[in-house]
Order: sequence, then structure tokens, then C-alpha cells
Amino acid sequence: MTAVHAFSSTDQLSQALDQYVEKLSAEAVAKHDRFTIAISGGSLPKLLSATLKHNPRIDFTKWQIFFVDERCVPLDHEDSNYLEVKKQLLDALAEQIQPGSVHAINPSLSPEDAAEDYMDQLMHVFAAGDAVKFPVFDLILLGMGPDGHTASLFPGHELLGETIEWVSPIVDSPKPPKERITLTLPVLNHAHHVAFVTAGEGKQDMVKKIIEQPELGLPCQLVHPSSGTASWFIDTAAAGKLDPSRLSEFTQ
Ligand SMILES: O=C1O[C@H](COP(=O)(O)O)[C@@H](O)[C@H](O)[C@H]1O
Repeated sequence: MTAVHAFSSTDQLSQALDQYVEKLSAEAVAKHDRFTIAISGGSLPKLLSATLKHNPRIDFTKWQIFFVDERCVPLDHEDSNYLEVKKQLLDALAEQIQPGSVHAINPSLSPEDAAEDYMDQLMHVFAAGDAVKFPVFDLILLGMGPDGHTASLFPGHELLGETIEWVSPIVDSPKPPKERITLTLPVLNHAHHVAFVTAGEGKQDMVKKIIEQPELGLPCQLVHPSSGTASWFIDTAAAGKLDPSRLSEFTQ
């Protein structure tokens, strides 16, 4: 069951997201002494960080941070998802985030090699020498493009059929830049918790389609963690065309 939470402003959305992340982080740290999170780029880092970066109750020293997808550009390029997350969140937490716990791509590699290298980084944190089929993130934060894409998984693209790899290269992204890497659907669907975060009137048609017409098979609709939860954090502008009966109150 997917919970859809709508907030009357992006400030309120950010506050609720902060409470949600704080709770999941505390639960994960109590359970296995770390919190593994994968963060998307685009508009999400700003919505995520607004309140979170000021939250003194979160033990960021326990965080292992990955990127849901990344554009194959230098890490200081304006298109870099890493750069956006760094500017919005990591810089403010520089004294708490531990060295080696932010896992960026190697931008000097081809998309194929960068995907393989990123898989190695994931193996190092999640597999620790054991054979694990897929990494199980405590939380994956996803965006939603106006075409229904999430991560770098685009409508009708062959990557939607991936069943084995953890990380895939993409060299023909319909949204620039063309060369990227992305976590695959099986990884998204093995997470303990997945949350979509999106805001603004420009997203309302697609939010309605995704929530009300699951049969369309758009990338966001293919994310349903097999033994985890899926939630949406949206503002009332993005929820503008949604049947109100689809909304549920946010409680912690
Ligand atoms: O290209 C990307 O787009 C999606 C959606 O971005 P948004 O700006 O519409 O929120 C994003 O989630 C993804 O990480 C990014 O690479």
C-alpha cells in the first residue's frame, strides 16, 4: 500500500520529510548501527535539506550516503547530482558526516566502467564479502520527472527490464546529459523504505496519472518494495488534480 501525503507548502513538506528521515535513521541505527540512504538529484536535495540539515537529533555520523543516479559529468559540474546534494546538505553537515561515507561516482570513467565501479562501492558497504543478491537500503529517496521517470529510469527504456544488475549505465538518456548511471529497479524494490518527493504545479498531471492509473507501467509505478514501504511526499500544488480520497494524513 502506497501512502500519499500532501502538504500545503514546500516548507511543511520539508518538515514532514525531516521527521520521517529522523525516525527511520534512529530505527536503523538502533538496529544495525548505521543508516544507508540513497538520494536523488533534481529538485529533491533542496526539499530534503531545508529542515533536515538543522536537525540536531539525527546522528549523521552513522550515515552511509549513496546517489540514486548520477550524470556522468565532473563532480563540480552544475549537472552533477553529487554537487547538488553537497551544496544543499553535505556542506552543512561536514563536521558530522564521516570520511569515506559519501559514495560518489568516479567521473573520469566511461558510463559502463563508472557503473561497475559504483557496484564495487555498493558491494563494499552492503556485501562485506558475503554473497548478497541485492543491497537493502534503509531508505531510498526518489524524485519524479514530469514524464514519470524516476532515478535515470525513463518511460519505455530497456533498463526497466533489468533484473540482475545493481547499477546500470545509460548512454541515451532522453533528459540531458545523455550519459548517466542509475540504481536499477530490483535495488529500489529491495529497499526497506522508498519515498518519492516532488512539488509544484508542473508535476500535478503526472502525479495524478501515477497514483490513479497504475496500469500505465510508468517507471515510478514500477517501484513497489517487495517487503518495504512506499510513500509520497508532495505539496498541494503537485496534488492539485489528485482525487482527495487518495491522500492520507502524515503521522509519525
Ligand atoms: O534527471 C533527474 O531527474 C529526476 C527528477 O528531477 P526533478 O528535478 O524533476 O525533481 C531526479 O530524481 C534524478 O535524480 C535526476 O538525475
